[in-house]
Amino acid sequence: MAFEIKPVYEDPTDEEVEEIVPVRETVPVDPYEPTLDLRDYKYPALDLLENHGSDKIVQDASELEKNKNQIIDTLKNYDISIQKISATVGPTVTLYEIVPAAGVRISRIKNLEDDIALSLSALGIRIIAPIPGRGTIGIEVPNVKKTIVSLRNMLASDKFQHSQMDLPIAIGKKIDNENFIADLAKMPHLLMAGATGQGKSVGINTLLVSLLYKKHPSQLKFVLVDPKKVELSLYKLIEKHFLAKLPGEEDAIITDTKKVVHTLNALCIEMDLRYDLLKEAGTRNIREYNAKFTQRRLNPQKGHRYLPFIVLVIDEFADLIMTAGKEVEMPIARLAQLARAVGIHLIIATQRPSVNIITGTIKANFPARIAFKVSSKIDSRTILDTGGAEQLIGQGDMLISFNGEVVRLQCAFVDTPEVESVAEFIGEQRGYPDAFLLPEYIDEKDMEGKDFSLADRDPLFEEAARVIVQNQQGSTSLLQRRMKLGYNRAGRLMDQLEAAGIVGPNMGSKARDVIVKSESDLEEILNSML
Ligand SMILES: Nc1ncnc2c1ncn2[C@@H]1O[C@H](COP(=O)(O)OP(=O)(O)OP(=O)(O)O)[C@@H](O)[C@H]1O
Repeated sequence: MAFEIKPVYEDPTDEEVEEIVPVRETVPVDPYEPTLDLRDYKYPALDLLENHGSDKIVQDASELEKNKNQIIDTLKNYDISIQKISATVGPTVTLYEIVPAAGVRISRIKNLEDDIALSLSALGIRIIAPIPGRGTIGIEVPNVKKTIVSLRNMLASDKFQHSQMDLPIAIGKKIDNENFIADLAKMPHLLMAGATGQGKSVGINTLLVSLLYKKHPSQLKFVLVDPKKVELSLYKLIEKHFLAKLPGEEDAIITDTKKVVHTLNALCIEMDLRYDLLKEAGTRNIREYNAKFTQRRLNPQKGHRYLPFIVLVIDEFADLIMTAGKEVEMPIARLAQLARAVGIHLIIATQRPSVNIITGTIKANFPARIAFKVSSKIDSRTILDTGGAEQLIGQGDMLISFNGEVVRLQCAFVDTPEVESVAEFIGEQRGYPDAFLLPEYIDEKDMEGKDFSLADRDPLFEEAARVIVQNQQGSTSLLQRRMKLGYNRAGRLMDQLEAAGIVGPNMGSKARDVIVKSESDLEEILNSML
């Protein structure tokens, strides 16, 4: 019997190589830094923004005294005596907080709310009975002299500057002058409504500019929908830094309804792709995923990539839903329900907050809502589930319903020329070669009847065939991942591959058999199809 003599050293077997790889991975490597894509990028400086006078609140002692007395007298007429009344002067309104005398029940005041409001109507007030968590009554009275809350000052605040939030938005100031800064990523989507001219467009700019001050172009992309074709056009300047668009599109800012439907579906595809990536990486959300990616624990060769946040902004939702109905409602609802974990967030605004626009489906999926002044109590209820927004005084005075609380805020103000300077400052810097490209979406209707005719094959047919044969794996999700396709298109490609005899029939949850075994066989088949 011949003995095999092993050499002292031999090349490692494949299994051994597998084992060696983790050892190599422990050698320290620099973490991946997404901002190095545009390493010279400079964040906009605060001096691009205006101070708009001062953020100092104007207090008029005689006005305070007069209002206090009028409130006390009015309540006396309803036999309500007061133990204490104090005033907090906010930028737009002053809150008079009343502690009723012992024995006066809040419910009584609540019942008289409308009458009291009517008696004080000259003051244009809003009554809060009781102030949540305090057991006191609040009466808000507009200030004769209002103070503008400049976005610049809010962005300069420590709270914003040192914020660790993923997507910090400086929305405005509360009555006690505290800055209200929230994390859009936690909201996780925002619905905004208000009659025309009450501050919605300024509000949208406030949110967008806040994010531009905090985020690097590699970390955030906006999808902007502006059917009115005016409000968001300024942001065109930052297309190659911060905007996302459909492949092959000229304009990054979407104004056409059909394109909106495509874009929403493309975002759904991006969401599904991101879910696949998260699953493969064994992570639960974008934060964990990006952390793992930056630690270089995810292989870009396998389709892994750093995921920027995507914020979809729709300025004027009404016309869209009226013309496209379910075609826009459904993808929006789907995104609102699912997209949070993968870093896609929505901001939707409308001038017409009626129930046929803000449908039950939309509302149920947007827990955070902002109302600027609206024209009726019904509109206020449609947005906030409570009245009050009809009593606001305009010019950025707003109510935000968030985390189960309704808070009155004065929206931070940023004027169009300021937005322009910020956009110019960013736009003049080196950007990416193109906008961030969303996955391609092909309308099923456009493809109808073409499915099985080889002459009308999908343009990606050959590429899909090669992916399947190279991997010897007849799986639709492989096509989705490798080719950045949506489920529907990948499924249709798979049917076409079946019709061409490249893969076997659908086997439910199992991958299809791959009939063509080698790339050379495949090339022959493809050539014969020409
Ligand atoms: N936060 C704010 N602080 C001070 N003034 C404001 C604020 N927001 C809006 N205004 C004033 O109100 C005007 C109208 O605001 P804006 O253009 O945002 O309204 P809008 O609701 O978007 O109107 P439309 O729906 O017609 O576009 C602004 O030009 C500005 O003078």
